[in-house]
Amino acid sequence: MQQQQPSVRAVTIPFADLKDRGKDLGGFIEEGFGPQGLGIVSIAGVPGYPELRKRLLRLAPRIVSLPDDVKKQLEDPDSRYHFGWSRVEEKFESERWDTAKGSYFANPVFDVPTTDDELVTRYPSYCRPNIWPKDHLPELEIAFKGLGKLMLEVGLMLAHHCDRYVIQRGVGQYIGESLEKTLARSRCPKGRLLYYFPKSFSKQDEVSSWCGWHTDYGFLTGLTCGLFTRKSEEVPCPDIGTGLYVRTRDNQVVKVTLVDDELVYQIGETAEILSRGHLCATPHCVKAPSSEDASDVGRSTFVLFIQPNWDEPLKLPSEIRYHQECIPPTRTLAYGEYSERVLASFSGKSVEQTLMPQSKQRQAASTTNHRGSTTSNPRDPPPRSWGDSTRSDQNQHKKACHRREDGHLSSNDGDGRQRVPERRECTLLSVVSESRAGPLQLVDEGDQVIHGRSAGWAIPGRVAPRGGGGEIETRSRRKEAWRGETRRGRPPSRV
Ligand SMILES: O=C(O)CCC(=O)C(=O)O
Ligand SMILES: [Fe+2]
Repeated sequence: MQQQQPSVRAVTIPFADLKDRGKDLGGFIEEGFGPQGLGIVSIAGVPGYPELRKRLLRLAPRIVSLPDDVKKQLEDPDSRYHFGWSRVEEKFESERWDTAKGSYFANPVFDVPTTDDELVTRYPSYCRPNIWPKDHLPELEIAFKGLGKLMLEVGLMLAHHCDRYVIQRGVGQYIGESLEKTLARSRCPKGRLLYYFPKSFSKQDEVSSWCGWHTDYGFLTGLTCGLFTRKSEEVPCPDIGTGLYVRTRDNQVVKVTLVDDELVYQIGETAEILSRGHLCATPHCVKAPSSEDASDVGRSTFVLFIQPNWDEPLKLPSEIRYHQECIPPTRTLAYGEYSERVLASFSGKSVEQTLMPQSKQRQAASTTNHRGSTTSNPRDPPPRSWGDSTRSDQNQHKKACHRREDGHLSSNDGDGRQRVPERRECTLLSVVSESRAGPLQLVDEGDQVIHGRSAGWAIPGRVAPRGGGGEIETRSRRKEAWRGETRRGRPPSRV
C-alpha cells in the first residue's frame, strides 16, 4: 500500500518585492533556503513568464518525435551530453537508473561561450557550442533562449537577496565579490529542457520513480512547474501525487505544490558549501503518475542551472560534505575544474579521461580505471562549524550518483591518485588542475620547460606546476600523481 506524502507550498515572493533591491527579504530567504527551510522559493507575478513557459515546454515532446537520425545529429557526446539532445540514463540512487528521461541542454545566453580551443577541451560541458535543430524545429532556439534568459534575470535578483541574507549572518564575502555579481558575469548558465517519458505504473513505485533523489551540484537552479501531455495532447496533471518531491531538513519527504505560473528556485551544493550552510542544498526527486490510466502521460519541464564562470576561483572550506574526492589539498580550484571533476565522477570516468577527446577516451578506457563517485546522503547534517544549523541527525548512507554514457558502466574503485612528495620520472596523461597564479609547465631533468599545459597525452618527462598548488595526474607503469611545490619566476610556457 503506497503511503501518501504530505503536500507543502513553497514560500512565495512577489516579483514586485524581489526586484526591489533595498527590500529586506531575509525572512523569506531563511524560510525558503535556510537551515530549517523547505529548500524551495517560488516567485509570483513574473511578467511574461506563463507564456514563455508554455511556449517552450510544448516543444519537448516535439523534440522526442523527431526522426532518430535527426536526434542523433543533435547529440554531443564530447560534452558528456551536456549540449544538445540526449536520452542518457542517469543514476542518482545506488541501485536504480533513471531511464525514462530525455533532455535538451543549451546555454540560453551564449551560443559560443568561448573560441579558445584549449578551454573547450578543458571544460567541455561549459565551453562547447550550442546545437540547435535549425532545420527541423527552428522555434526551439527562440523559445529556449527566451525562457532561459528570463529565469536567469529573476535568479540574479534572488541571488542579490541571498547575498544580503548570508552576509547579515556574518559569512562575509563567501563567493568572489558576491553571489549575484559572480553569477552575472558567468558565461555558462545552462538550461535543460526535460521530457519524462510515460512510465507504466507499478505498485512498487517510489516517489523517485521518474527522477532519482539528488541535490544539484551548482549554485542556484531555476525550475518550472511541469506540463503534462498524452499522445501530444496537453492534459491536466494526472494525479496530485505526481511531480517534484523534497526531503525536508527533518528528513520528511514532502510533495511540493507548485503553481503553474510561478517560477521556482532551489539551492545547489556549491552555494551551500560557500555560504557555510546558511543556504542549504535541496534534495529532490520526481514522481511519475501512480494510476494505471495515466501510464501514457509524459511530463515536460525546464531547469536552469545558474553557476559561475569556469575560471571563477572557489575557496572551499575544509569541512564539506559533498564531493570531497574532487577537492585538491590546496582547497582552491576554478569552478570549471571542480564541476568537471564532479561530472566526471557521475560518468564513472576518470578526470583525465573526461578531458580527452572521445577517441582518446575510448583508447584509454581499456587501460585506466573507471571512477564513480559516492557522496554522502544529501540530508546528512553539515559540520557544526556551519553555524547554528539544528538539523536532526540522520542515517548515514551512501548515495551513488553516476551518469551512464555509451553503455559505459561506472564503478567505485577510486581514482588511483596519490601524493608523491618529490618530482619524479613519469608520463603525463593530462593536467587535472592549475593554480590561479599561472599555467602549468612540464620541465625536464635539467629544469628545461618541455611543454605547456594541456599539451598532449603521453609526454615522458618530469612535471612541475608553476605558481603553486597545481596538480597533475600522471600514469607510468603504475598510476601516479605528482603534486607540486611552487616554482616561481618562470615565464608562462605555451608551446
Ligand atoms: O523535473 C524536475 O522537476 C526536476 C529536474 C531536476 O531535478 C534536474 O534536472 O536536476
Ligand atoms: Fe535537480
